[in-house]
Amino acid sequence: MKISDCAAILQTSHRDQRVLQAQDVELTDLTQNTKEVKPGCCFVAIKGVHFDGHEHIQEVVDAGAKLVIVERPVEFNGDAVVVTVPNTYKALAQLSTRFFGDPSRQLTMFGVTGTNGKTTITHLIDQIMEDHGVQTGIIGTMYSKVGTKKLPAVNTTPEPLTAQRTLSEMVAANDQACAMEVSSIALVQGRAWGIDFDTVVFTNLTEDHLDYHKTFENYFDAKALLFSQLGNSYHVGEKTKSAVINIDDPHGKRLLEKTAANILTYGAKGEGILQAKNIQVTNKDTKFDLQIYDETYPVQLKLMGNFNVYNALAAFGACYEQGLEPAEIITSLESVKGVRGRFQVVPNEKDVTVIVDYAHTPDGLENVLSTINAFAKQRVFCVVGCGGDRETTKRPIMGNIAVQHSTDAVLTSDNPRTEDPEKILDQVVAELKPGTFTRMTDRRAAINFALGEAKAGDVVLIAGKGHEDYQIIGTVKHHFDDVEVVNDFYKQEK
Ligand SMILES: CC(=O)N[C@H]1[C@@H](OP(=O)(O)OP(=O)(O)OC[C@H]2O[C@@H](n3ccc(=O)[nH]c3=O)[C@H](O)[C@@H]2O)O[C@H](CO)[C@@H](O)[C@@H]1O[C@H](C)C(=O)N[C@@H](C)C(=O)N[C@H](CCC(=O)O)C(=O)O
Ligand SMILES: Nc1ncnc2c1ncn2[C@@H]1O[C@H](COP(=O)(O)OP(=O)(O)OP(=O)(O)O)[C@@H](O)[C@H]1O
Ligand SMILES: N[C@H](CCC[C@H](N)C(=O)O)C(=O)O
Ligand SMILES: [Mg+2]
Repeated sequence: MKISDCAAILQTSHRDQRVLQAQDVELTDLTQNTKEVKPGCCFVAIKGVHFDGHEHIQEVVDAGAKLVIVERPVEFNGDAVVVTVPNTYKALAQLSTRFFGDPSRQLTMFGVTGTNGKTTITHLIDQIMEDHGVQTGIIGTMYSKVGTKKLPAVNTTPEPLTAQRTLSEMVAANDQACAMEVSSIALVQGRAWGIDFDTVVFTNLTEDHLDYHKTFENYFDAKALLFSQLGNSYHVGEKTKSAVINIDDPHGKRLLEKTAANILTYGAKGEGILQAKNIQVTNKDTKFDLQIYDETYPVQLKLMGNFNVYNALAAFGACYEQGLEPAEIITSLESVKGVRGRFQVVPNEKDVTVIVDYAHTPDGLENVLSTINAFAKQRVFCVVGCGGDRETTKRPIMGNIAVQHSTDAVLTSDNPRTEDPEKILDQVVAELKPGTFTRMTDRRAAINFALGEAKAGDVVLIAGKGHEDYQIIGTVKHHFDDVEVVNDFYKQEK
């Protein structure tokens, strides 16, 4: 890609004399990170919360950047070409998309949004597509899967450059499809700009991230962007676009009018083109009848919980929209054993049902506990906390849910980050009566306490951190893995 190509993409060539007069060199790379500038590259200045690329232009020009994209005037000495745009984040998305050869257009792109279920659904889609012979990549909370390699993830949805680079690596690794989690924060920031989704999925909308979005309406508007930005499917020769929407969620209903694409609605309350009926949740499996238009199929999932019926419907709907046969999709769904850190049962010799789960929102926690209560015959321990530097309103709500839906709530720390763990816990227990819960700030001690108290036949839910293998205290990431802590406890007991 040359300087003139970039200018054309950003539509500045016809008015920017500096671009017209510059030597039109081939750019070696594209980056928004001052630490990754290579001689001959294009640098895009992004203003973040902690760092502003505009304040480091001299540094990047000295390091050899030949084209610099900014959104406000900058001064420096050197011969780099400067292009000013209204929004450098958008420019980054536009340039990355072209720089990496528009990879999303070469993949069947699934985008999944909603408060809960995204990671689960992307993994279900991956399994179904792979079983169908379609090699599929994943972008999401736990990692990016490219070919057979798993790469670490910083965000659930990466910024545009990483997203496009990862998608291009998928194309190079012969992936034919990609299942991508698209968070609300990413949608607001424009991290998904430049990605041409084919089928998008809405799971649900409940309380989370209100620290970021401020109001629930803003949070809904953010999720709605995935649907309103989905291209329509009216053009000859183009793939059909579709939206798979949970109609049981009132916000799903509101989304119906936000998209120009085809819609497949799903639900378990009597509405939807795709429906689950006669749901039976046990402590081993989940059975239901899946109805699509006027055909009905029996389904037996190894995944537990009513909420996983919704996740299965969402994944079914997405793959159905891509032309897969119902019976084939169901065979794959039935084979899925589970997703790491999502209702993950940790085996032990004490006959205690220990479950590690990523429920970190009020709705997630309530769903997991009601699934447990449907089969639990004795005490249910719930070890849970709330993350620091994240929304505070959910804290007392989660404290209440833990106490109301378990027999023994053990309230502890999640990732305190830069907040004081005691202050977070003060908020979690703010509305609780003394004596109705145990408070133990140290997460390992809290887990050990619950496991020590639990007798054969009891259930211990350890919620909030799921697959995470770290605990962030201050700005330091310490190794911490709920499953490992459980295994350590039982090893020491022997
Ligand atoms: C609030 C927020 O969205 N923050 C994101 C933002 O960070 P930031 O604004 O602090 O960035 P910054 O450090 O100021 O850097 C700004 C720019 O300068 C560049 N830079 C930075 C340092 C340097 O030395 N040189 C340099 O050039 C950076 O590459 C960046 O382009 O940009 C970063 C890079 O893209 C993100 O990793 C970061 O996510 C942080 C880690 C985060 O915690 N985000 C959460 C709120 C989030 O996005 N969560 C959602 C939802 C999760 C879910 O529900 O699953 C997600 O999608 O992950
Ligand atoms: N459809 C659902 N409805 C409500 N709760 C769910 C649903 N699916 C999963 N959960 C609960 O939410 C937790 C997180 O699930 P999952 O990781 O699939 O969601 P996510 O949307 O990817 O979350 P994140 O926003 O953190 O990436 C699970 O461990 C489970 O407790
Ligand atoms: N994607 C979510 C995950 C929260 C997980 C929980 N363990 C926490 O740290 O609060 C976030 O970053 O807000
Ligand atoms: Mg996720």
